[in-house]
Amino acid sequence: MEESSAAWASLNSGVVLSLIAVLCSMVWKNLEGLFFGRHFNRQARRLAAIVDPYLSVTVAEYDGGRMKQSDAYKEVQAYLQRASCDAGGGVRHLKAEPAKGADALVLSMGDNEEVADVFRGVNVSWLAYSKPPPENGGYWGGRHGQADRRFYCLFFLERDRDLVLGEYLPYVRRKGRAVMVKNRQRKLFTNLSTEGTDDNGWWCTNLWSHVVFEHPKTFETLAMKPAKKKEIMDDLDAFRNGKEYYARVGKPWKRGYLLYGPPGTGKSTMIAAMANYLDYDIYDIELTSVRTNTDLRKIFIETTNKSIIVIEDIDCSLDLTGKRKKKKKAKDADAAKVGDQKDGNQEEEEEKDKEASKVTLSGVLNFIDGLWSACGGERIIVFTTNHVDKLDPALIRRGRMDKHIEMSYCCFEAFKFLAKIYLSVESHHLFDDVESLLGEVEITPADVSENLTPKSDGDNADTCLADLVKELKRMKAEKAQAALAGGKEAAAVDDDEQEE
Ligand SMILES: Nc1ncnc2c1ncn2[C@@H]1O[C@H](COP(=O)(O)OP(=O)(O)OP(=O)(O)O)[C@@H](O)[C@H]1O
Ligand SMILES: [Mg+2]
Repeated sequence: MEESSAAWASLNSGVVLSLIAVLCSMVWKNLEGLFFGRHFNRQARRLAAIVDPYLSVTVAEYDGGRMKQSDAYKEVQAYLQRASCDAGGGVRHLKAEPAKGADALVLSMGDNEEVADVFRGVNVSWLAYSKPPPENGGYWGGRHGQADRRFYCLFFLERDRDLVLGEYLPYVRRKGRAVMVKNRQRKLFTNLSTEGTDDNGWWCTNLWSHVVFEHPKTFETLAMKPAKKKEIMDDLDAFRNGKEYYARVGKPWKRGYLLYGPPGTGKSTMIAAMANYLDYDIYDIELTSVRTNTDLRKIFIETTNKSIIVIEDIDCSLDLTGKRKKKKKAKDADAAKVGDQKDGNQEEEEEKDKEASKVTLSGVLNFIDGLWSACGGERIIVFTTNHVDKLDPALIRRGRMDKHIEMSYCCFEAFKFLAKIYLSVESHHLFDDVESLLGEVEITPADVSENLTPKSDGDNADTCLADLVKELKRMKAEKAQAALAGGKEAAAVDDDEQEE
């Protein structure tokens, strides 16, 4: 962005003239309304055009009834970051946000600041301003409460209209997007709503709270069968590059993954690896703290593109609703027996019940593939569960959960992978023992990793592998003992039945 002080001075005076002209035109308009006909309004416009040769384009943060921050606004904001920091840009008050890197800050222009820009020799000027929310202004009275409405206004000469509208504005959006990608810090969101300031320092109700996402797990350090890992990575690649495909077949650009398997088999770890691979944000939904289906929809709308929306332990989250109802029924039955007397505790519990989640299966189904789910696009939805058999088939059918991935106990291939990562060994005389024991007992990658982690300075590959073999033998003995006890119990039951 070049800077020209002469152009800047002329633009400044131009903006002042614009304001005068707007005032003139308002006076004219009122006069016209009171005394004259339409003809005079046209004259007033002509006069205003002579006094003020500047046109303007306003980019609003939220447009009309839109619930999401407008992309154009974010792109203009990002584009203007650099201009705002230029010494000659004329911006005196800047806003700062944390950026990539420990000490870095992203600076942008504050409210009521103006910045000049030059595009192919054409001078333009941007003004940042805000307006208070309307008194009873629909959506503004709701989600955003008292938040001001923010705008960027672009001023340019009428003779530059075609260049500015046809080329400069698309250029600003493109550049803005590039800046956003460069400054982007990946985030891990949780649906803990907070009153406070948003990313830009404005007061509002945030439906999501976030921290910077910095998980070290990648596919390079995730132990699983290589063929299965490649299949998942290929699937993610196809999704990431599938914009045109999804548009062509008329499907929303989203994909559902169901990760299932026992605890410690790497489901959460897989999500972190996916996010790192795709460079996406993660929205981790705690379903039990979402009160209603409508709230679920609202928090969905607030998610951004290029994100993974996660509901962990989906069976437990939905069961809670069921249990709550069951418990209440049982309690009501008890109350009926003792004469329907409500004590303080009961009232308190009923109050808690009211506050508890009322999200239903149909609410979740709608969330995954209802009409609202198509808003935005480029989103991956991941459910995890330890009990796939407990899930309602409707929830996990293809189309909702497109890819089902079983995360299983540690196989020999996964073990070798972990040994290489943790101990830097690719072969060892204890490998044979480990292989045969892994065929007999079920151990999670989490437990294998723990055994392969050196605990003291004296620990090395030999001691860690010996520890693992010892652990596997202990598990094998325990299994044999359990089988024996099970056998004896079954025999005892048989005897009892025969005696009867
Ligand atoms: N396949 C794997 N490769 C590498 N490390 C793994 C793998 N599986 C688990 N781990 C390690 O084990 C630990 C626990 O894994 P994780 O939390 O992903 O399990 P989970 O399947 O999500 O368990 P839960 O069902 O209890 O949530 C992690 O610290 C991770 O480093
Ligand atoms: Mg987990």
